[in-house]
Amino acid sequence: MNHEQLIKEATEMLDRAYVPYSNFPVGAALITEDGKVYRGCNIENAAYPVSCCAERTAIFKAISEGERDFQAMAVIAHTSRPVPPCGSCRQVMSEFFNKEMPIYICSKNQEYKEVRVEELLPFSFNQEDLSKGQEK
Ligand SMILES: O=c1ccn([C@H]2C[C@H](O)[C@@H](CO)O2)c(=O)[nH]1
Ligand SMILES: [Zn+2]
Repeated sequence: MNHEQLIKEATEMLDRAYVPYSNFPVGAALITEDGKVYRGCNIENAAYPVSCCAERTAIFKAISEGERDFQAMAVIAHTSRPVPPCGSCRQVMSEFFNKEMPIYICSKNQEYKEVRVEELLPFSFNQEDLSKGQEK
C-alpha cells in the first residue's frame, strides 16, 4: 500500500469521529510492517480531557492486537495546513515508532506533508532515560 492509499484509509475515518464537543473530526491510519492497517478517529467525552485523539486510537488498537512493527501513519483533518499531532500523541508515537518512520499529515484538500517521528518530537524522554535514572 502506498501513502496515498494510507491517506485514503485515514480519510474514511473522518465520518466515524465522535466529536460532539469540538466538531473537529480527525482520521488516522497506521500500517504495520506486514501490511495490516489499523484505523482510528478521535473519540471525545463530556469530561473533555478524557477524549482520545485519532492517532492514539489507531496506535492503541494496533498495540493491543499485539502489533509492534510499523511502516507509516497518515493523519487527516479539515485544516488549512497539514494537521500537526498534539504533544501527547507525539510522545506515544516516540514510544512505538522508530525515529525515521514517516508520518503523512494532511489537510482538508488532501495536501500532505511527510514528517518523521524525530522531527515531531526531538530530544524525547524515552525508555533509556528511565533505566539510567534507576541505575543512580
Ligand atoms: O492531531 C490531532 C489534533 C487534534 N485531535 C482531536 C482532539 C480533539 O478531539 C479535537 C480537537 O482538538 O481533535 C486529534 O485527534 N488529532
Ligand atoms: Zn493527539
